[in-house]
Amino acid sequence: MFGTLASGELETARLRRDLGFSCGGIRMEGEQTQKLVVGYALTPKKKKSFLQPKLEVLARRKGICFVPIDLNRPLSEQGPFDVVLHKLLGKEWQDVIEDYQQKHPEVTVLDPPGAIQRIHNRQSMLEGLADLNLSDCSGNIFVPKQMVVLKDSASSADRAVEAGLKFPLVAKPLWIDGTAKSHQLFLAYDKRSLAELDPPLVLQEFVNHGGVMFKVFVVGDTIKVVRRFSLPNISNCEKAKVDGVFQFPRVSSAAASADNADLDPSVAELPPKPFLEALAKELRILLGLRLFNIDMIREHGSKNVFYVIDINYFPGYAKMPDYEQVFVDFFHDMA
Ligand SMILES: Nc1ncnc2c1ncn2[C@@H]1O[C@H](COP(=O)(O)OP(=O)(O)OP(=O)(O)O)[C@@H](O)[C@H]1O
Ligand SMILES: O=P(O)(O)O[C@H]1[C@H](O)[C@H](O)[C@H](OP(=O)(O)O)[C@@H](OP(=O)(O)O)[C@@H]1O
Ligand SMILES: [Mg+2]
Ligand SMILES: [Mg+2]
Repeated sequence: MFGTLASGELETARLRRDLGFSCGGIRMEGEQTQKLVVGYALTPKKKKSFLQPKLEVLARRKGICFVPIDLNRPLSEQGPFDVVLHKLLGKEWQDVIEDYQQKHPEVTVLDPPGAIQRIHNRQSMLEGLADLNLSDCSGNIFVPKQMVVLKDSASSADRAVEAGLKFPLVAKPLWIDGTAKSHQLFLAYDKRSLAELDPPLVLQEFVNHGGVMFKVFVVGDTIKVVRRFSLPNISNCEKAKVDGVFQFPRVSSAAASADNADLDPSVAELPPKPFLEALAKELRILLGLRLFNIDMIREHGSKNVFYVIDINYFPGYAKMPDYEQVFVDFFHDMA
């Protein structure tokens, strides 16, 4: 199927390849025989941010090809694929990928739709984390106390107090659906202000953490940590004085990198690597996912008390150092 081309035909082959005749077409000099075909179903924005040229070129050298899935054709009529990489929303796609998974057990679906669904709900996302067996590690992992409000925010105020939640609380949409709305977060300083919020919500205790958070990117067995700016501590004085509910922006987005900031070491010190590796391993098993990141904060004033506040499926990996090589190695190990 493949031929090693004389230099004269190289331009033609390169054009064929650039026009998408790759993956089963001509092998370019320096490229290995095709080893793995990765079909992908991503939004245009995600495809642009994740499937950058450097990743495709490095992958192709290892015989790994990325092939776009045509959403207007039956998935089973496409391929054959070794891996299907996907991040699309909506019940229709979920049905397609679940049906495909049943009919093609030989194909690695990254990641199983049921596992993704679990972390698209901010309650089930964090269930089981506090029970993880990390005893022999140099850190302790917790989840902030939280409560789900499905309807009638007004009565939730009494329930929150009865549940022992301490204000201020971070109010987060219960469902994550990829829209900006699922990232609209609020700080509620007093119980009366909860009536202004729109359920379904999760109310999560705010944990002081010095204004820096850690994003732990997980790609299979590989982890990489970055620091991001976060919400500042809330003093007792502020708690006593401030009332109401306040929406806040996406304070820890990629633009909020704190990796090169001059920070208090007790706040900025990364969680111990063995601890993170053990946590990532336990979470891979608990969640059944291979592509996710973990948002962690260190309890202010502690050395190794950490809280997991959020877990994201197939996050913005292009912000992870050396992501191209990490993914080439990840896929190469599957071949
Ligand atoms: N319980 C908490 N205590 C202190 N700060 C918090 C807490 N929950 C969230 N935050 C702050 O709000 C930010 C966003 O929270 P979270 O990550 O849960 O929202 P998100 O919409 O899922 O964000 P993304 O998916 O973009 O990471 C966190 O990075 C942190 O700065
Ligand atoms: O800074 P990160 O990589 O965490 O930003 C992610 C974010 O955590 C969520 O995973 C977003 O996905 P949704 O939760 O589905 O909105 C990612 O958006 P995406 O368009 O890249 O999938 C952010 O990159
Ligand atoms: Mg987050
Ligand atoms: Mg999130």
